[in-house]
This record gives sequence, C-alpha cells and structure tokens, in this order.
Amino acid sequence: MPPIMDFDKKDDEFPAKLTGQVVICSIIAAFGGLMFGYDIGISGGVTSMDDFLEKFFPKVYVRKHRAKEDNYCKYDNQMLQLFTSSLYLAAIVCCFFASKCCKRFGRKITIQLASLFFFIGVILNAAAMNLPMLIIGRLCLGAGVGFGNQAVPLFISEIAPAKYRGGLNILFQMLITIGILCANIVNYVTSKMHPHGWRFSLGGAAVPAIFLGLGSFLIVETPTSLIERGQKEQGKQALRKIRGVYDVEKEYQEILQATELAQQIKKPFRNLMNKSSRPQLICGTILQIFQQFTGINVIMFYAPVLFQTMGFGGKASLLSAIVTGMVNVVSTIVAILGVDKFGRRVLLIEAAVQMLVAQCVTGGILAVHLKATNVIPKNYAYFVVVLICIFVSGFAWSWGPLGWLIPSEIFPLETRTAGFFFAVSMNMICTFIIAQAFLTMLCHMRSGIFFFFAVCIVIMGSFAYLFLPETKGIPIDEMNERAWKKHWFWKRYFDDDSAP
Ligand SMILES: OC[C@H]1O[C@](O)(CO)[C@@H](O)[C@@H]1O
Repeated sequence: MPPIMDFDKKDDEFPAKLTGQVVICSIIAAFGGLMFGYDIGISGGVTSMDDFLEKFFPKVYVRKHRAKEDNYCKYDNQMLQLFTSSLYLAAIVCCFFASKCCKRFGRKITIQLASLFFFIGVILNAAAMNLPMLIIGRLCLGAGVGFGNQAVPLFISEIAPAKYRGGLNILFQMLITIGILCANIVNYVTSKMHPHGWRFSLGGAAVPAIFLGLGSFLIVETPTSLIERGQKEQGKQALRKIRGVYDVEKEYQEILQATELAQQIKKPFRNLMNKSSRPQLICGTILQIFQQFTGINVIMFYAPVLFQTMGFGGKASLLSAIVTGMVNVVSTIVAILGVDKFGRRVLLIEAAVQMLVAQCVTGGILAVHLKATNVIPKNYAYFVVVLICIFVSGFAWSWGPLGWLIPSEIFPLETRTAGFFFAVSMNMICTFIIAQAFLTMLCHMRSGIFFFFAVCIVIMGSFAYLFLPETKGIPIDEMNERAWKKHWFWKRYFDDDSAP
C-alpha cells in the first residue's frame, strides 16, 4: 500500500504576502477561462435551437421533427459534431505554438494573442452566413483556446505564492465554469428570439474576449519568464512587486538557479523523454486524459440535447442545463477553498467514488426506462437531473480544476512549458474525441455509454490513489526533491538522473 504523503511540516519558505497585484493579475488572466467556458457551453444550446439547425444543418432539423425518429440517434450527424469539435482541433495545433511563444516571448504576450484570436472568431461566428464561415470562426476561437489554456495556468502558478497556488490556479477553472453557466443562461434567453437568437449567443463571446484583451495590458509578466529571457533586474523588481516584500533574495536565487539549469537544456521536448522527466510527463498527461474520460463534456456540450433525448421539451432542457451549470460553479468554489487545505489526492479520490455512483445509477435508469422513441417517466427524469448534478459537483471540486493545476506545478522549469504543452494538448485531443464521437456513441451504445465512463472512472480513481504524489504547499521549483523523489513508485526514476 503506498503511503499517503503529508508535506504539511515544511510549508512555503519564501517571504510573501498575497498581494492585490497577484489577485488582480490572476483574475484578469483567468478571463481566458471565461472565454473557453463560454465557447464550451454555447455550442450545446445553439445546436438544439431550431433556427440554427434549419440554417446550417437542415437534415438534422428534419430528423429532429420526425415523430418516429429513434431518440438516441436524432442528433447523430458528423457535421453537427464538427461544429462543436473543430474548436478543439485548432486548439491542439495552436497550443504547440503557444508553448514556444510562452517561452520565447513570455506569458503575457501569449495571453494577448489568445484574446486577438478570440475576437476574430467571435466576429466570424456571429456574422456566419454559411457552414464554412461558422467552422472557420470556431477554428479561430480554438486558436484562442490553445494560446489561452497554455499560458494562463502557467502564468498563475508562477506568480502565486506556493501557499495559495492551488486556490489561485483554480480561478482559471472557476471562470471556465462561470463561462459555461453564462452561455447556458444566454442560450435560454436567445432561444426565444427568432430567427437570429443563435447569433446573439455566439456573439456574446465578445464580452469575455474584450475583457481579456483590455485586461491583458494591465497584467505583469511573471518573474520567472523575465529572468528566463535574460531580464534579471526586471524579474527581481517584478518579484518584489507581486510578493509585496522587499527581501525576495531567496526566491529570486531559487528562480535564477532553476533558470540557469533550464538554459543548459537546449531541447526541452527531447529532455522530456529522459527517465527523470517521465513521472511528471506521465502524471500530467494522464490526468488530463482522465479529466475528459470522466464524461464531463457529454454533459457540458450536450446537456440540452441529452435532456431532449430523455423526453424533456426544448425549454426544460435548456433550463436543466442552467441548473447543472450552477452546480458546476458552486462546487468549484469548494475546490478553491479545499485544495490547499485537504490536498489534491483526497479531492480526486473522493470525487471518483461520487462520480462512479452517479454514472452507474443514471445508466441504470436510462437502460430500464428509455427505450427507443420513448420518453422516461417525469419523476425519473428529474431524478436523473439530480444524479447529473451529483456527478458534476464531484467533477467540479476535483478532476476539473486539478487537471490544470497539477500539470502546471509538477514540472521543473527546464521542461515546464514543454511538459504543460503535452498536458494541455492531451486535454484538447480527448475533448475533441468526446465532442466528435459522443452523439454517435449515444446512438450506438445507448445507455451503455454511462457504464463506459463508469469503467474509466474506476481506472482513474485507482491511478490517483496509487500513483499521484501530494503536491500541496510545495514550492514549485522544489517539486522533484520533495514530491517525486519521495514517492514510493516514482522515486526509482531518479536513481540515476543522467540515465536516458
Ligand atoms: O467544467 C467543465 C469543463 O471543464 C473542463 O474539463 C476543462 O477543465 C472542460 O473540458 C469542461 O467542459
């Protein structure tokens, strides 16, 4: 049995206050999350709107209104899924360039580029006259997501004092959930505005894009990034400013040391393949894969469609999506408050059990009650909404935020941007797979899809229990010494640091 590690004894050693500067910069940067969340939430509602379907997906529109159509299959259409998933295709490609940009030009400029892409994407989407224009708009939004998701979590982890890193980093996920909720509410309102309600839904993304764009001129560059790019004095000044204390020598020296080590590594991507980088690489990427294979995006993208599949009317479906969206936001607050207190592992393991139960019971109810072309009895349908809320809350205080936090804090500086790139792109790849495949999977696997995700949850819960070290309270540049080299399994990877 692996020991559950406790790092409480040695807490943050560097003198630091939680300054207004850190809080404000973190909130502004986290607007990248708001943008991402809005894009996630908006597609499900829009694809269930008749005006939108009639204009861009007439075949789905006809099938939706054919009375005898199999409930599980009426939305099964590759182009419709491409509308949702194309964003992730672009994000996968762009987060590679974003990781280079982050390293060479800094975190701040990468965030500025993200907002620019977002802006172009919003305009194309809101003004879309045909399917190609719609998809190109989604691709631009995806580029924004790639740049934003690469830079924001790193940015926050680097400016936050170790003691508050978890909570501050989760602001990113928090704003993702707020973005999803805003999108759900906007969809509910615009679904009544015929025939152009969907344009307002898609155009609404301009609000977070403008906030992020303007705000990004106010944020500081991270001391690590400045020092990494040779601007040592500016780095020290920035450190003083964000820490709110004059004596930052100890932390400065630590960053300097980490940077010097990092600069000897000419090929960070190749270095990631070294034996001593494998534990972080495996855990960082696997966490993101698991995050998606909880099945969360089945709910986030397709909740309105899913609720219609269960026999809810259009309005009731959009309303239920708002309820799950609210649960998502509120439960993320639990993560912010709990992550630096209870640690990462406890949240991940508890939530895996909670999500497992919810998935199995939901699958069971649908298997028994929802036969093709049937609707499930109203009281069961409400119970399924409650189960979905239980599932979403578990995800929101664990795998959701920690899927970003842990990969952003476990890599040493020399492989940080490259390693984080693998984690982010894995998230995008898996999100793409789920977005592209879900409606087809629903059509073929029917209620069995919930059991498929249940099996994934058993695997990921076991992984967290056995293989994930606790990283709570450990300064970001001391992770190897204090987390990995002490872990019962991963320590063997550090026996000989030079081994390839
Ligand atoms: O809150 C749910 C959302 O969070 C994410 O997992 C990102 O962390 C998204 O993929 C999902 O839609």
